[in-house]
Amino acid sequence: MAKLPSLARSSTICARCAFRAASAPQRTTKRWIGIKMLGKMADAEASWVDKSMRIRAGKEKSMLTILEERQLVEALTGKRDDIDNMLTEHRLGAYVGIDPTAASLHVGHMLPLMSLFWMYVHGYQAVTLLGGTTAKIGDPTGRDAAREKVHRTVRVQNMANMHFQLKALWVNVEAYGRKYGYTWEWAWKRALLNNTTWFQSLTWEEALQIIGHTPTGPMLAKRTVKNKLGRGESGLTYAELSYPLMQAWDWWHMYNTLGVRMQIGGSDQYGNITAGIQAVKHIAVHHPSPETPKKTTEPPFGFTTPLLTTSSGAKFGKSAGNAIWLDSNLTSTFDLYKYFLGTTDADVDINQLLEEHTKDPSKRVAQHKLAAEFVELVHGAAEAKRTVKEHQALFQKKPLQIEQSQTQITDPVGASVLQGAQVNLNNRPVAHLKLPRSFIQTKSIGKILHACGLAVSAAEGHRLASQQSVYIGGGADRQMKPMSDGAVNWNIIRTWAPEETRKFLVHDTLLFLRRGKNNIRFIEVVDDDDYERLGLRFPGDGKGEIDLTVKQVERPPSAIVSGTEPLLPDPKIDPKINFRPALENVKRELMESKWTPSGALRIREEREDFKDEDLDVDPDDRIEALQRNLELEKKKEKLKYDVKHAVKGKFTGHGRPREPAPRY
Ligand SMILES: N[C@@H](Cc1ccc(O)cc1)C(=O)O
Repeated sequence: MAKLPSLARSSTICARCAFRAASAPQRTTKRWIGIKMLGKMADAEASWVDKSMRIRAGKEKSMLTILEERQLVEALTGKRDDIDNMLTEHRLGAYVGIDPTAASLHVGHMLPLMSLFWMYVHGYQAVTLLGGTTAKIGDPTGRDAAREKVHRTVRVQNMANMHFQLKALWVNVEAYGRKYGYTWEWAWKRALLNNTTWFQSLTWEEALQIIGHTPTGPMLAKRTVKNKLGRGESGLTYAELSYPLMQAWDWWHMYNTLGVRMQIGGSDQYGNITAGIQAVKHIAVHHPSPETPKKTTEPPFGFTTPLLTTSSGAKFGKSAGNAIWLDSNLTSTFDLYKYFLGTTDADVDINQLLEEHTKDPSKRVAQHKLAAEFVELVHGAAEAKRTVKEHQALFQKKPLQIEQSQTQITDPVGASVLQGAQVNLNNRPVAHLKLPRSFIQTKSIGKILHACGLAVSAAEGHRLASQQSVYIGGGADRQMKPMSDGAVNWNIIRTWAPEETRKFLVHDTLLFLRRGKNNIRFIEVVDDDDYERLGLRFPGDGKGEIDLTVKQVERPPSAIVSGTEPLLPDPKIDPKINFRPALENVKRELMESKWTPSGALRIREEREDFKDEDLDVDPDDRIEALQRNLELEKKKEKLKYDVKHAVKGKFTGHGRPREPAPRY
């Protein structure tokens, strides 16, 4: 029976967490599988067999048919019927990878993501993968010009932005699914991973050993590669040539540890996906991993989704310069709604809805529905309701009656949050703001928390720090150093001196702070003169009351638009930029870089990815659950022992076994 997950904190480890935890290879971490778990696994297996029988009997649509009906499938990597069968027979894992090369996802990303979401609500295991490492190289597919170098501070922000966007999407997908009767079942699993977790400890030697033997023929045959080869200086770089292999490594890693057999990508990803299939098959045969128990030996496969175009057929997207962003600071929810209203009738494919729609096409019922649903998925139900009303007020002359929802947070520093509203991934206040350098460098952490709107006063800020309930973006392993541009990491803030806060500045200009799960701030540190010149204010600046309804920063800094900053600031161009710390940062990073000859994948770091705040369980609950598993395991062992001895009649007259009983 399908059961809704309880919203209250459950004391059992949830399936999603188990999925995440299981993604760490099991070399150092032994996971206990209790009887209860085995029972659940058997139930899940049985319900899948049931489902596949219903599909075969024509009582239910197959997954591939559902995706095809929604026009999400463009090119399959194999024969349609084979893929249809594999999807019907197995509750397999699928993934969509996204490189955080811009500050926000755009509607183009939604096609592969929607395919994945549909699979998830039909019981498959779904992974969204953020390419923290692959983004540093940049996928050359379809690009004639080399990618511009992106400044590290931009990269780290892009990654953090997308991380939270994907988190929000997942939360909304669950709510949306529930609305339509897809009730969560134990075997549905989802994860948000970052490929930095496995790339950061991978040595070149190991990579070449494992993946370097993959034949290069198909990769060299790719159109972009052919176009660029032999173009001398402006030709293909070695890193670009290796990109498909990096993508393939991701797949191999997840195939091996999670049973991810399927990859879904945008229309330009066909070459990378087929290169991945070839590599995974090759590695599986020639270099089976002895350390990690293989999750699957079945062949990998995938498909691409169609290219999203404007109604006139022009390409949509970042490179085309007309992207529709999912970040409401870049494309307002109203514009997002309007974009979907523009869909042609032919593009709307929901049968029942179309019936209603055709009664009076001028009302564009189907389009309104599509637009509202899309906004709901991206920004949550409350925001969708508000946008629909806004639209009605403007175009249907209905009076605007927006109930100011309890949780709607509109001010830039989140003051309403402080007045008791619960911040969630959909309503969190604008995360980007600026603060003056001298303030960050010399003031206490309590004051900084107040200044960025995470605390009502400096005193509250101090209290939060002393309770250790606020976080700062920092190094992995709780190191007091800036957050890397590869993965989102948080350290606990303590009541420390201002010098300590400074240690977390990315490139001396960027600070990440977080209160609760989702209330985050990306603080750009600007020179005092510039701050003055921009006429900016912040709470606690000693200049009196501030009008909090004036947004401080409208959009994430330069991230999307330019991306042309050099890797190091040029002191000649901007003498104000403090060059030394930047250089020192780079030097330190090089010295501390993780290229250790460690050999195999480093497990501990991978487990870091599943941080407590990402899990839906309290750490204490987790420990409790693990202990319970341990108990169950012990009971199971005892049971086995008793059964064995009972069957073999090895009990002596006094009911005492001859062999010493194991100690429990
Ligand atoms: N190359 C993909 C992103 C990606 C990255 C890593 C992967 O494993 C998969 C996909 C793109 O540019 O769209």
